Formats: sequence, structure tokens, C-alpha cells
Amino acid sequence: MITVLIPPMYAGEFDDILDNSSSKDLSDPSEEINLVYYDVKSLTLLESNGSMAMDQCQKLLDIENLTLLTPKSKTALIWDLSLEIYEKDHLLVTGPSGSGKTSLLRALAGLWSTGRGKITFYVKGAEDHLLGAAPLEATPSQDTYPGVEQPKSKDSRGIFFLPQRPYMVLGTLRQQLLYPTWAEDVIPMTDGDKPDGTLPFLMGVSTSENEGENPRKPTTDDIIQVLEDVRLGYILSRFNSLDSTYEWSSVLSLGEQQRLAFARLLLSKPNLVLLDESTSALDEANEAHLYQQIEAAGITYVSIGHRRTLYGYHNRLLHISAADPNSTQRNWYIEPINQDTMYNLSKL
Ligand SMILES: Nc1ncnc2c1ncn2[C@@H]1O[C@H](COP(=O)(O)OP(=O)(O)OP(=O)(O)O)[C@@H](O)[C@H]1O
Repeated sequence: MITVLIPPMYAGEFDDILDNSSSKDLSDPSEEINLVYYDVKSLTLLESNGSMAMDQCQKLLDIENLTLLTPKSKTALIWDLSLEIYEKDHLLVTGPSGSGKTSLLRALAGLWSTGRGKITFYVKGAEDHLLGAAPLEATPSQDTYPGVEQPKSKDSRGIFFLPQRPYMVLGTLRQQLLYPTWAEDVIPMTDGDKPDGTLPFLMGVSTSENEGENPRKPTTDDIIQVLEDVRLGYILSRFNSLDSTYEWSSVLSLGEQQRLAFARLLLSKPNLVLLDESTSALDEANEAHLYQQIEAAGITYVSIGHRRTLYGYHNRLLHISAADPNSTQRNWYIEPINQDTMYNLSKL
């Protein structure tokens, strides 16, 4: 069974925030986004045509004819979106405030099911080729979800979601950094940073059946190196050791928490990460440095962001416009980011 690491106390709050999104409110049961995890290894075995299998291996995400509707009023936010993400295909999502960028990431996270269309993640190392769906009602926990085929992946290196305000756990600095991939004894933290409609924590689509298959647990040296890599080496001396415990959301600035979240990424090395304004509190130099680090680590990323500097670290742009309530026309476009894009931006 896949476990998406949402602390139960937050899961409840998510239900409150998104309760209107619950599929039980839908008048038309066919109006639900279908979220599927596909096992690349099994797929490869199933394919007799080698080139096709190779193509599928490199694909990480497939969005097909996705229309996002708001939960109760069923107002369309995004019309008929289709796109594929391959390894090292870094996508920047832009658009005016309220156009639906975060809602799109929620849909990818299985936290927004109102709408239609299909989202397929290609996960390496999973056990079954069709791993199952995870609609919003299946707010991830250890529980099972009636009517939902349970994913069976044990690949904790799959997909991570990283919000603007990273989720801080109660524990030592070491535990912060090992979260969520090696989070056996971590206690969820209650602090002032309650979910405010954004995804409030780093979340890995991972599994719980067999801890032994997690990647090798980082050593103290690995962790110290990663802190240096995200330019946080100085906090070790400030807080004495990796094994000191503080209320981290209070003693670290938001920019430091964002760098810490990138340190977690560098330790866990997911195949794909969804970044929702995850560098918003950082200066441009630190932002550039973090993007270079995750790219060098082989992590493919989809980012939401407003800063123009972000164009430099992405290959493609998905622009979402505010949907016209009187139209069913597509309200998005995708274009490559190249020298021309950068040149045109510099003239604005
Ligand atoms: N649970 C919900 N129920 C009803 N409407 C919602 C819900 N969540 C978001 N919305 C609405 O959907 C629209 C899109 O919100 P979303 O957060 O996706 O926008 P965004 O493009 O990420 O905006 P920003 O750039 O300001 O973060 C907004 O009008 C918002 O009010």
C-alpha cells in the first residue's frame, strides 16, 4: 500500500479545508479525476517492443484531458489540459493569482478530485503495473479507502510535493532532514503554521510495507554535506549538533526552512518533485543555487512561481489564464523556454 506521509492531524484539517472537494458531493460520479500510479518496471516487462518500453521508462507524468472544477460551484479553473513530463523535463507553471496553479498541484497530489481527466504517474520499482487511484477522499494515511484500489508501491523515491512553507516535524535537526523518507519515529508538530489552503508540508508518495527497501539511510557525514550543499552548514554550530531539538518552525527563518526542505530532497532524491513557490523566501542567488543542486541530483521538477529568474532553470512553460466562465476553450498554453523566451522577457 502506498502511504503518502500526511500526519493524521493534518489530514483532518485538509478534509476541512477541502471538504467541498470531496467526491461524495459530486452530482455526477463520472466527474472525478482519475489518478493512477503505473509501475515502470512491470510495464517494461510487459512490453515486447523495446523502444516503446524505453520511452515509457523516461516518462514520469502524463496528464490527459484534465479539467479542474471548483468543488461546489463547479466553476472551471483549467480546461482540458494535456501534457507529459519526461525525466529532466523541468516545467514552470505560471499564471495570474487565482488561475488554478496550486489547485493543479493539489490534483496531482490526489487532494483535489473535482473535475475530469486522468493523471498518471510512472513510478519506478513499484510492484503492480496498475497501482491504483488516490482521490481526495483517500486523504492519505495508513487506512484503506473504500472503493479505491490501493497502490502497492514501495518506492519512496517517487514523487514529492514541496510547498511554500515546509512542514516541520517535532524532533532533532537530524530527524528534520531525514523526513519523510526515513521518518520512522517522527512526531508531527503542532505549531502556528496551520494549513492555509496551500500544501503545508513536504510529502512523499511512498509506501510502508517494507522499510528495508528504503534507500540507504544517510550517515552523519552525508547530512552535514547536504547542509553545506544548501548553504545551511552554519546552523550546525548555532544549534550545537544534529541531535538538538528545537521548535524548528520558530527558530529557523522561512528561507532557512525552504533550504532545509531542499536538503531533504537532496537526501531522498525523488524522481519528480512538485514545487509550489518553494523558493519564494530566498534571494535569487540562493534560489539559483538550489535549482542547480536538485538538477545535478537528477531530480525532475515542476515549479509554480512568479519570478522571472525561474525561467532560467526550466525547459518548458505552462501558462494558465483565468478561465472565462462563458467559454469552454482551453485557457492554457505550453511553450519551450529558450533564448527567445529569455530575450523577450528581458525586454518587458
Ligand atoms: N477548496 C476550494 N473550494 C472552492 N474554491 C477554491 C478552493 N481552493 C481554491 N479555490 C479557488 O480556486 C481558484 C484557484 O485557486 P489556486 O490557489 O489554485 O490559485 P493560484 O493560481 O495558485 O493562485 P495564487 O497565485 O494566488 O497562489 C481561486 O479562485 C480559489 O479561491
